[in-house]
Amino acid sequence: MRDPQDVMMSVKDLRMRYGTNDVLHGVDFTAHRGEVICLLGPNGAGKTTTIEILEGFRMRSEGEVSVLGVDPAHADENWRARLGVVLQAWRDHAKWRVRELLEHLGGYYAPYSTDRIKRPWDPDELIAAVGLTAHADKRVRMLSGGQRRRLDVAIGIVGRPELLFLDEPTAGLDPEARREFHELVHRLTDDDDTTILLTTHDLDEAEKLADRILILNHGRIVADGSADALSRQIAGEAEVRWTLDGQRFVHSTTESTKYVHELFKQHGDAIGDLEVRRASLEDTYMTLVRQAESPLTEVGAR
Ligand SMILES: Nc1ncnc2c1ncn2[C@@H]1O[C@H](COP(=O)(O)OP(=O)(O)OP(=O)(O)O)[C@@H](O)[C@H]1O
Repeated sequence: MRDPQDVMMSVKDLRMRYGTNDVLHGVDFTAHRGEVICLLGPNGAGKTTTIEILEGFRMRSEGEVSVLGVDPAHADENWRARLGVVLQAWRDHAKWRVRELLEHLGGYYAPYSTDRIKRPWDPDELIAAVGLTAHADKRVRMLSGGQRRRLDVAIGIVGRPELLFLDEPTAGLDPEARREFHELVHRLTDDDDTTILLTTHDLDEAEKLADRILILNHGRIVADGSADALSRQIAGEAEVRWTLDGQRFVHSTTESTKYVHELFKQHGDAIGDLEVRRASLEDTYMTLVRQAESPLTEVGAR
């Protein structure tokens, strides 16, 4: 079961500078076991840089980072075996066949199997989980872009990671593959309590998957909360729409439940087509990113 005390990752005042270019300006966040966190932000905001530092692929300039209780800058193989990584684009392993490759890579994880976590994932089960059964004997270079992306995900989870990093995992996937991927994410968190940090530009996906959303803009976290909490923070008002005697009505209110209750008390069954609309994550995202663009406002910025 998820234990909110179980901190899987903690980042304090993380800063990154490339040459003279500061790209992370003091990023703070914590992730707990079994949480799915979506890292959103415009191109160049610093998402990949942040993830690469957490994965131990990039040295930070300043700040404290702990991933599975270890500083990634000084981590060992045992630590790495507990992580799963899906980068933006793998272009290797072209000559391997899908099942062979997963069997081969899975072999590296076998020594890290524990009583609680049996490593690696059975290749055929894994291939089925990512929807590649029909392509299991194909060479990697023969896969389509979307099939290759599914394989990337399989490679990322073959060692049954406790913590999984996914950088734009659904880029290039068709709607069906995308939905299957979402089911896989739910399966990983429900069955294995996997903690997941993923980046995406698909706000609908973030809303579906994330327990928590972090919005990074110009190297700063400008929002941290559930999709619901963020939309409440930004747009306190909801829009109530209904029809009465063939006429359409719209009313904006901060107390939609109370308002709807009053409507029914007054008009009962005569109310039709009732709809309550909160700000979408897209509205929230655009508002937060634009607010952070303006030097005069600091809403949500830390
Ligand atoms: N190796 C590097 N050397 C110098 N600058 C870099 C390097 N990698 C990234 N940057 C710069 O750091 C900033 C953040 O880049 P990063 O790739 O982390 O953004 P991102 O949020 O992942 O963007 P995207 O959504 O486009 O993938 C950008 O201004 C980028 O040009």
